Amino acid sequence: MINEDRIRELLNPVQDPHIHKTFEETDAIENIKIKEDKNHVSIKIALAEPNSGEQMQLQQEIVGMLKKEGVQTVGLRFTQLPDEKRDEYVQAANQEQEANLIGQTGTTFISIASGKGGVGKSTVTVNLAVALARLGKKVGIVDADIYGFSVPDMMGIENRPQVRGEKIIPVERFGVQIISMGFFVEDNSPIIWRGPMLGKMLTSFFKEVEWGDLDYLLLDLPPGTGDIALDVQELLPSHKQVIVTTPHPTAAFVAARAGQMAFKADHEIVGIVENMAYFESTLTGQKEYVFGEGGGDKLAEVLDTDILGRLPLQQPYDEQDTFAPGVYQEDHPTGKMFLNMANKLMKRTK
Ligand SMILES: Nc1ncnc2c1ncn2[C@@H]1O[C@H](COP(=O)(O)OP(=O)(O)OP(=O)(O)O)[C@@H](O)[C@H]1O
Repeated sequence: MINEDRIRELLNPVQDPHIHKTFEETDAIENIKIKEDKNHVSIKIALAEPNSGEQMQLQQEIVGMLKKEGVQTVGLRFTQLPDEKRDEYVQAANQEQEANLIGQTGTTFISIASGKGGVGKSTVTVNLAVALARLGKKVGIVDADIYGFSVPDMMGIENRPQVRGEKIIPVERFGVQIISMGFFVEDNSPIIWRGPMLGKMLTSFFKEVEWGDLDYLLLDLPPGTGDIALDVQELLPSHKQVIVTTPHPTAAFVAARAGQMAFKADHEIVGIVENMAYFESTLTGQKEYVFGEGGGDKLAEVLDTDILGRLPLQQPYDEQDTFAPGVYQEDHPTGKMFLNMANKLMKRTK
């Protein structure tokens, strides 16, 4: 009859499917009972994600292994690894997955999301990226707003990425590496791709691009909670998220839906940017709250985070800033606000 040592020897190299660690590494085998008279073995195993589809497969695999050893019946019970240990392993596995995606470790991924379109998500992505670069960070942008790509125009990019061997070289502007769907369509023609093709496109934006060594990779997501947001969730399970809203309570309510997605998943909301928060008179300096007040605060409360910054309603550029229509100069008051936000972001993503 099989003994406990033999069972451990057999099961120790088996991998927990969610964290790619062996049972030996996670100390997963909590209990083994052998009933010699009935040729029965029962085992209690702790997994990172019990009750998953992968568990069923694992179950069959283990029963098969034990039956090969002559055991007649097998009872398996699964529990969850202790929270702290589980979180540590899941985080390590997520980071490994993310590092594999762009072929390097140590990059912080930050997605910029909004509930609805036109609230300034791309403006925020571009200017946060430029601000991080101005603060000495190595930064990239994936313009994942696949239907409404606007990053190249905002940054005044006219050239296209080069291809070196099997890899695409991103376009560099203001010290930021940029990849956008806009680079791969002719004459701004509308995108008709759907579903899985778009998912592949997004994966290519990570895998097939020579990103070099990045501290931050910012993703400009499409507005709302569609397929791309889910794909990003799957590809970058532990990324951070910034949510952009206008101060109107309804806009904030819609943005909350985008934020709720983060709650269900593992990623963390690192702050809210309230855009078009007020209009400041150049004559009197008085602030008018044209789109209402309180939306950002309410959203921050619902999502248990806080305000990263509030941006005024203004043309995103002035007469002197025409070098790139959406990028603020470093000494522009709003340019300084972005530096301030980038600093906060760096602290929050350490
Ligand atoms: N604070 C602001 N004041 C005035 N106009 C702004 C402000 N922020 C952004 N805009 C303008 O609003 C429009 C939408 O901005 P942007 O493209 O950044 O938003 P978005 O949320 O990314 O939009 P989309 O849903 O199309 O991706 C642009 O024309 C932009 O110049």
